[in-house]
Amino acid sequence: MSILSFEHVSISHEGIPTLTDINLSVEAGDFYYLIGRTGSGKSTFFKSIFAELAIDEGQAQVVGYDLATIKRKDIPFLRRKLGFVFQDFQLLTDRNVEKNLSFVLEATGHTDEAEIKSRIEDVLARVGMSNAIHKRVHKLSGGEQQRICIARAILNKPQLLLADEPTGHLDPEVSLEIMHLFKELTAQGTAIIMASHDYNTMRQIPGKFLKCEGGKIELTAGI
Ligand SMILES: Nc1ncnc2c1ncn2[C@@H]1O[C@H](COP(=O)(O)OP(=O)(O)OP(=O)(O)O)[C@@H](O)[C@H]1O
Repeated sequence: MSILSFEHVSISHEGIPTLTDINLSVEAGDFYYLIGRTGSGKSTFFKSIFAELAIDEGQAQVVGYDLATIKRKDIPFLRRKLGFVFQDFQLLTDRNVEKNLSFVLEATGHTDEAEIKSRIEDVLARVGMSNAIHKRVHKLSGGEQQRICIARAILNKPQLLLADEPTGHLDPEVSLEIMHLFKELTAQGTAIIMASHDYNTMRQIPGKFLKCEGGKIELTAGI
C-alpha cells in the first residue's frame, strides 16, 4: 500500500482554489524534492497532508488515514505517523538535547522511562549526535541543530517525513551532510518529501522531482 496516495485532489483557501486535480503516489523509501515558486502551493500541499487544511475534492490516503473523512480526534494520531523538519529549527534553545527529545515523546503519550531513554539514544546515534545528549541547544552549530531536528522528527518512527527548506539556513557543506542523512533514512524505508529552492544540493543528491506550478503538482524529470 502507498504511504501517500492523492487522486483528483483539490484544495482551496477561503473558497479560492490553490491546487486542483492532484494525482500522486508516494511509496516507502521514496525521496521527492518539491519545487516551485513562492506562492505556488507547496505549503498548502504539506498542510493538506497533515490535515491542517481539508481537501475539497478527490481521494487522499496518508499513512493509512483517509483525508476526506478523517475525524478531528484522529488528526493527532495521523501526525504522530509523520515527521516534520523545518528551516528554522524550532527547538527549545534553553534546554538540552535530551529534554528537547523527551518532551516530544512525553507529549505523544510515552511514559516508560527506559523506552524514552532508549529511543533518544537510538535517534541520536542515527544522526551522529550521541555525544550531544547533555548539551544545550544554543551551544550547537546550525548543522548540529538541524541534526537534532531530524532526530526529533524520527522519534516516533514516521513512515513519511515532510521537510520544508531544511537546508535553507545551512552552508553548502553542512547541507550535503543533512542530505546524506535523509538518504540514509530513505534507505531504511522512510519516505521523504522535501520542499526546496536549494538547487546546488539537488544537483548533487539524486531524487525524484515534484513541480508545483499553476495549481498542479506533477512529476518532472529534473530542475
Ligand atoms: N491562510 C491563507 N488564506 C488565504 N490564502 C492563502 C493562505 N495561505 C496560502 N494562501 C494562498 O495560497 C497560495 C499558495 O500558498 P503557499 O503558502 O502554499 O505557497 P508556497 O509554495 O508554500 O510558497 P513559499 O515557497 O513562499 O512557502 C498563495 O496564493 C497564497 O496566497
